[in-house]
Amino acid sequence: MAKYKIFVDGSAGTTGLRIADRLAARPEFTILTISEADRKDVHARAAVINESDLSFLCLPDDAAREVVPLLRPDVRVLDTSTAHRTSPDWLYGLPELGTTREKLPAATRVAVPGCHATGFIAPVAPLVEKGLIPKTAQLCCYSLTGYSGGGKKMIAQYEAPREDAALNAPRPYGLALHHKHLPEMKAITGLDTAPNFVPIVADYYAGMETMIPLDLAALGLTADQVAETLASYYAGAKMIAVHPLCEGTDGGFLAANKLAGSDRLEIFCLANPDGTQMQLISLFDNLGKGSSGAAVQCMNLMLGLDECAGLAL
Ligand SMILES: NC(=O)C1=CN([C@@H]2O[C@H](COP(=O)(O)OP(=O)(O)OC[C@H]3O[C@@H](n4cnc5c(N)ncnc54)[C@H](OP(=O)(O)O)[C@@H]3O)[C@@H](O)[C@H]2O)C=CC1
Ligand SMILES: CC(=O)N[C@@H](CCC(=O)OP(=O)(O)O)C(=O)O
Repeated sequence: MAKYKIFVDGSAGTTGLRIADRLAARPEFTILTISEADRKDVHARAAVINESDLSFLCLPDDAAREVVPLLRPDVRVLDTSTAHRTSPDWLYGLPELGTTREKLPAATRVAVPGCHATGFIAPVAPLVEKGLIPKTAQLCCYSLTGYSGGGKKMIAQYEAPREDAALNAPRPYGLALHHKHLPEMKAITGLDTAPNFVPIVADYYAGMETMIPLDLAALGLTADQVAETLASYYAGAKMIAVHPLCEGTDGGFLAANKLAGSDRLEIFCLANPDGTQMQLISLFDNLGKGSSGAAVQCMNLMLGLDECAGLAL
C-alpha cells in the first residue's frame, strides 16, 4: 500500500507535537521532516508541504498566512491557526456540522476550529440551524481553559518557579471583549451578533469547559426541546456526545480538566427547577477536540480513513 506523505509544519510546538504523536504509530503514513535550520524559512517549508499529500500548519497566524500563497492548489492543508477560519475558500473543519463531513474528502484547504469557538459552536449552531435560537439572539459565553491553550510561551510561564501569585488564581482575559475567536463564533453559528464572550485561563495543564447561559423563558423554549434537539443532531456522532437533560455532573460539579487526554467533546444540558433557565456546557480538551484531535479527525475524513483512527475516545 502506498503511504500518505504527511508534514507537520510547526511540529516543535504544543499542537504540532500532539499531532505528530498521534501519527507516529500509524503505518499508513510517512512523516516528512525539515531541518532545524530551515524550519522557519518559508520557501523551505513550502517545498516540503508541496511534496506532501497532506500537511498540518501548527503555527502562529502570520506564519500560516505567509506560506499558503506558495502552495500547490491541490495539496491538502489543515491549518490549526486562526488565519483562515472565516475565509470563503476554506472549509471550517467541524465534521459534525451540516454537510461538512461530506465535503472533507474533496477539500484541499481546511481550517481547524478554535478551541473556545468549538465549545460555543457545538451546542449553539444546531439550535440556530433548527430555528430554536433566533439569529438575532445576543448570547453570552464563558470558557475555562488550561494553560496549554496559550502554547509554549504560556506553558513555560505557568511551569517556571512561581513568582507571580496572579497565576495561582483563575484569570479572565480578553476583557476588551474582542477575542480572536469571535468572528468564527458568529459566522459558523449564523448569529447576527457575536456572543459576549469571556475566556478564563487557570492553573491546570489542559481541559476546556465552555458555558452558555440560555434564558429559556425569553426564548420561548423548554429545556426538553433544547436537550432533545441536541441529542438528535449529534445521534451517531463518534466524537461528540450529548448528556440527557440535567444529567452527567459529578454531584453538581464539573471539573474543566475531566476530559483532558480525550479527543471527544461532551455537551451537558442543565436547567433550573422551574425550567426558565438553562446552562449549556461543552467539556473537552483544548488540545484534543479543541485542536490536535480535531485536526487528526479531519485528516482521517479527508483521506477516507476511519474517522477515529489514532484518536483517544
Ligand atoms: N494550544 C492550544 O490549545 C491551541 C492552539 N491553537 C493554534 O495552533 C497554532 C499553534 O499553537 P501552539 O502549538 O499552541 O503554539 P506553540 O507556540 O506551542 O507552537 C508554535 C510553533 O510554531 C513555531 N513557529 C513560530 N514562528 C514560526 C515561523 N515563522 N515559521 C515556522 N514555525 C514557526 C514555533 O517555533 P519555536 O519552537 O521556535 O517557538 C513553535 O514550535 C496557533 O495558531 C494556535 O493559536 C489552536 C487551538 C488550540
Ligand atoms: C489560554 C490562551 O491564551 N488560549 C488561546 C486559545 C488558543 C487557540 O485556540 O488559538 P487559535 O485561535 O489559534 O485556535 C487564546 O485564547 O487566544
